[in-house]
Amino acid sequence: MANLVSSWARNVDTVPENYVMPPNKRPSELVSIGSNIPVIDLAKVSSSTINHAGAGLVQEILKASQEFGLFQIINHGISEKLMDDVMDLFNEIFDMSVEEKEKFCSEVSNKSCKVYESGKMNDANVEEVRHWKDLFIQPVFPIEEQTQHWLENPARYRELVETYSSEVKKLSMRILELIGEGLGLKEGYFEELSKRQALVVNHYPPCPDPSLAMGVPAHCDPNLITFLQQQVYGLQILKDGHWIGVPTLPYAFVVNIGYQLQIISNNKLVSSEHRVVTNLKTGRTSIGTFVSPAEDCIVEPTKVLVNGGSPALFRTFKYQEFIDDYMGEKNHKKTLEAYKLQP
Ligand SMILES: O=C(O)CCC(=O)C(=O)O
Ligand SMILES: [Fe+2]
Repeated sequence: MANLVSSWARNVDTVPENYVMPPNKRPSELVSIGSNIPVIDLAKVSSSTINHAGAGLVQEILKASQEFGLFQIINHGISEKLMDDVMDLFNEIFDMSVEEKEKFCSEVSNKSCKVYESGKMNDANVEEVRHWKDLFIQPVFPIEEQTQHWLENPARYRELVETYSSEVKKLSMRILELIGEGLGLKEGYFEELSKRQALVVNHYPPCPDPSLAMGVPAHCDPNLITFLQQQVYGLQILKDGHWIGVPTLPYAFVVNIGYQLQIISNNKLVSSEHRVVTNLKTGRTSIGTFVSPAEDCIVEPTKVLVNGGSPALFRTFKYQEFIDDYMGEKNHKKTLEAYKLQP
């Protein structure tokens, strides 16, 4: 049985020792909310005119992906009701009583989805210091291979998750298409590189001392691109050596450039280094959609951006190899470094 933080957090008034981060990893500095984090308004382009998107929009996305590795998108076409319903669904799951949650976890453990206690992704990656969060992970694409493993309860679960995941998939393809256009890649370039999608729901219960614990320590996402739905503050990114808070814009998606996009773009785009702090009074649930290549997909800097004056900066590899290295290495930057070619 997972020792879920949400099952005991409300019964403690101090942070248990194994959740106290070492001083250099605590969120000690004063962090202000970034007013300069790019917000991309997708109303500027309709899906039917995607190939004729205003050059301005493509440039905006490209600039945000180069300078921040993170941006927010608004007017993206996914309904507010659907976003609310999915958020309510997962909050309901994390709000269950300890007994109900225990039952839920044992049911889930027979399926391809998983509930994890904080900082314990798999046996190879047990952190000495735990993170102040619970995780629910469920692969969603290819959908026909996955739905049989999905939860049957609550009754609305399957329909909601399927609709939400399909909508976010369409949205991710729109954004990847715009990024591809900005990089000078042919239409549909990212199709083969985005065959997998997983739903990762993070729940951060209120924490008695947010200055000591971390929801998620600093990291870059290992996948291609991530779409994140959030309602409550907690996400921060490292920009020019300083942490800045990502504002919570109602019904926006936060888009994170993952390591695979950094590699494919031959360092033209950067992956954002981000972390999540906890809140004293308010719990936070974030719903992440992680888009990735299939396990056996070959990844390398795109030939379009590699030439005599601009040599490949990373070696060619199979995605599974990268993920295995990332999961086994606590310092994620070292994972990326190991794939760099010597100049
Ligand atoms: O909860 C969040 O806002 C972000 C979580 C995150 O960075 C991750 O799951 O990789
Ligand atoms: Fe992340």
